[in-house]
Amino acid sequence: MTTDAVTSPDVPARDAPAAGITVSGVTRSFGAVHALQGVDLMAPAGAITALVGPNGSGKTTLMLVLASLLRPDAGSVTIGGADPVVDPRAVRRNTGWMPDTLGVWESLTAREILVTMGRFYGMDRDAVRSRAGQLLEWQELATLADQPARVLSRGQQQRLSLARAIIHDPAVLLLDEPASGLDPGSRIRLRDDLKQMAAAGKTILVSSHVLSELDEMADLAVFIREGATVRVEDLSRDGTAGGRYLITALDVAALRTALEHYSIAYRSAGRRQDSVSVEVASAAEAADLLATLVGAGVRVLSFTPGASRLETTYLELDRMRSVDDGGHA
Ligand SMILES: Nc1ncnc2c1ncn2[C@@H]1O[C@H](COP(=O)(O)OP(=O)(O)OP(=O)(O)O)[C@@H](O)[C@H]1O
Repeated sequence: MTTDAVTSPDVPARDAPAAGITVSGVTRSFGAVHALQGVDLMAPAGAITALVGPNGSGKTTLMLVLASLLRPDAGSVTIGGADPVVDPRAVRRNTGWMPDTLGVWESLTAREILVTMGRFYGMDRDAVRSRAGQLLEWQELATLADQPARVLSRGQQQRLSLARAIIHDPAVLLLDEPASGLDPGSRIRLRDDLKQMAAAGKTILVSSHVLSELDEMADLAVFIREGATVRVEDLSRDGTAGGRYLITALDVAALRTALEHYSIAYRSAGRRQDSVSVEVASAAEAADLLATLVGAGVRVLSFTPGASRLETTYLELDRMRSVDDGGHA
């Protein structure tokens, strides 16, 4: 994809918005269900921010508030400088929203969906047709452009949904589980596309349960639980990278002997006969252990974190929750 495909000059001019998303103390209840209970978030422009949390933690509710489709009960939100409650039109002009399903649009053709959406945003007929054509090419949907969207596969619908979200070249993108239904090749492409859009200055907030995937693209992660922010992690900084590492050696017996010699606890690595896993407290400790093993003559083939950084944090938060729940029991 070229950057032109995502930042087209064929869209109406707009005032340059103050960049990014800020959310402060937002609450939203549905009757007795308190979906958001004081969530805070800052997603800067030019970066991908991951929104991470267990099922029912409030991710979609927050996205709907940001997209100006749901009114918060309290708290403040700005998107590209505009408040979705006070000025929903400005927010919609600056924001692309990709829900987790294409929804009621499925009886229109792929091209009609893009053109209709562009017209909603005030793009003129020629500009929107040309932009729709570019985006359909970009998403490899050109041959299906005049088919009803319902005949598209789930993955193709997801690709169309992304094209629809950016038809008006928004500064902010809200993506709810964008990779769901995509094949591995399309997932890699989506990741590269989002990185390219962030590099072009877009603000991207993406929710997903596939943490390894988020880990590869996100600059920042916001963890929410029970409708509140519980951790913000800057993934672009070197982390402590503690946790479990998988060590693979040419001679695993020699590896085990060396670990025992240095009194380092290890576990066998599931079905892998050539590997063991160890727990370390930091990246420095991991590096020292690798040097020690190599120095002791162990022929190490690989030495890799057993879980992505997001997975490690997620599991840590989960453990803390279990302890809290136990404490309150
Ligand atoms: N329209 C609604 N009416 C009643 N309850 C709702 C409504 N929308 C969401 N909820 C509730 O609010 C809570 C948060 O839901 P939400 O969909 O935001 O979670 P989520 O983090 O996106 O979950 P998932 O990861 O499963 O998609 C849940 O308990 C859900 O049942």
